[in-house]
Amino acid sequence: MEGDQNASTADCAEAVDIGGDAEECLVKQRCQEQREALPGEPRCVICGRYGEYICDLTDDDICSIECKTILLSRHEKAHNPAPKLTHHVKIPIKDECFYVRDNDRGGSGAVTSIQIDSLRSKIGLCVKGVKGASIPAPVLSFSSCDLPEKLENNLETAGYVIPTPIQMQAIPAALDNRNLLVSADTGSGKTASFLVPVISRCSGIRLRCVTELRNPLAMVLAPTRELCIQVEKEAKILGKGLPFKTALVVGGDPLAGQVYRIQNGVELIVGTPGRLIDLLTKHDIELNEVSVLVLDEVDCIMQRGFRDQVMQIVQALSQPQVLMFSATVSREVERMASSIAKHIICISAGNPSTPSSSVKQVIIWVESKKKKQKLFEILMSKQHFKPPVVVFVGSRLGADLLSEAICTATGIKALSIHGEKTMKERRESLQLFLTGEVSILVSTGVLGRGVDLLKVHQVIIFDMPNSMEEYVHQVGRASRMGEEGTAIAFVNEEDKKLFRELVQNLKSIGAAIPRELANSKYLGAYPSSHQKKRKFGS
Ligand SMILES: Nc1ncnc2c1ncn2[C@@H]1O[C@H](COP(=O)(O)OP(=O)(O)OP(=O)(O)O)[C@@H](O)[C@H]1O
Repeated sequence: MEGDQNASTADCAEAVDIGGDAEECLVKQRCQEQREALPGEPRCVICGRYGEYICDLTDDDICSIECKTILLSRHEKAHNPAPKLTHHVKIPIKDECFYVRDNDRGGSGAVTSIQIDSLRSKIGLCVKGVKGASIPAPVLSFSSCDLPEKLENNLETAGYVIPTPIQMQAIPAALDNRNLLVSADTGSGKTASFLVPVISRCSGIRLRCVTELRNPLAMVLAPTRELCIQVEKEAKILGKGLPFKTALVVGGDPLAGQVYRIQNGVELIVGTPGRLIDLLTKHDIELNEVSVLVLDEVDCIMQRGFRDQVMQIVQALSQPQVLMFSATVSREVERMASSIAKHIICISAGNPSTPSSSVKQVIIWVESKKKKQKLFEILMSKQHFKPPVVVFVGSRLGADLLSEAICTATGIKALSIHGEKTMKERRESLQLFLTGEVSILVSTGVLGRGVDLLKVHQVIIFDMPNSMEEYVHQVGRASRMGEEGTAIAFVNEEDKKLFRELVQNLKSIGAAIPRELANSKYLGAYPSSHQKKRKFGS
């Protein structure tokens, strides 16, 4: 038995190791650390970056340990399809971690906690839990999670071949019924990190116990209608063929239809906090069976304006499992999270709270009066305009006026989207943009967070948002799953509050800093947001 365990742990270590210990400290761990390939240079077969290394097993060019892990996992799947797991293997080691290997055949897949830690650090994961309590180990494949077969098939059909790093850790931890606070880069697959366990749990309950009365079992709260629509759509795709129905509860759509749908039996409600409160106060919806609550974009949803509504909803539930996600999680958010749920496991992957390293940030110093002209110049330039483009502005009126001005001045089709438009208009604008009929969408913050605009590789931040957190999310719209994108941001003295953090971020990635920004007298004047959030008395 001991021997078997050693053999399997060695296999596991091999799956994420490039060429031995001495070399390992020099090799790039994450694919985002690798530079782009120059013309004629080898390219990584997984991500297309510079293929600095060769995978010893497959002879393919790869850029980093992260991509080698993915390559080996695919290779193993292709050459040695794994039988479906029927149970997890618990290892009698002191911190009670357990690890499920992709090709576990029932009993020999044990690895030590040191190896689990090493695996975590190799895929860029950081976990923190209550001292002494175990944290489920990451998995390298969806098939290791003991998911319903239909869910696994749906994941495959959706093109989810292997889990992203955050999914590797968050899914098994959520399936283990733990409260989570998860932070991971924009576009890194956080949505499936909560939908997979939610669908697995809900359909499992329904399959075990068939009832006529189907009260909601799970709830996802998100700050914008667009994000709720997207999450519900993805939930439907991943839950297809399972006893898993969803209801969308957002403003702008008739309340009666939403109530009717819930009363007819659903497993998941996805909604914005305000509309949900509206619905719950006017109608008798049974929430006793809700056992999972997801707070997507938790930092935003816990801000003033939303916080009281969220707390009201939390109090209406009977101590559900709470799963909280965002690309930007500060200490303050950690504190607020612990007021909602106990024994939270904090998981982070990549470099959350910083703009996606896949997006090239171009900061242009432009006085407010000249911003429009500058924008038109970019849009008229074949070299610089890369449609479809989202232009972020600070006000609803600004969005309407700017979209009209773009059409008039450049002849390029542009529409606006913001919270004052009807739901029908918002849906239509987004649809026209996503189908390519309109190349430019001028948006307020409604599209700033969470929205998965797959074809968008360029955003223009016409008005800088109020915080670096929102900036991180807006930049993130230009890249999904590590694809390259560009974010052009117009900056001037009106944005002085952000100067310090912006410059820190630009320096850390070696990006160009406009002279006016680098020499600004305001650079030291405003503390960065985490400095502002120091404890009293410190
Ligand atoms: N395992 C996977 N394999 C392939 N594609 C995936 C996988 N997981 C997620 N995706 C796709 O990656 C894209 C980004 O995922 P998602 O929208 O969940 O990112 P996110 O982390 O929530 O980003 P944001 O912070 O911007 O909201 C989506 O198009 C999604 O379908």
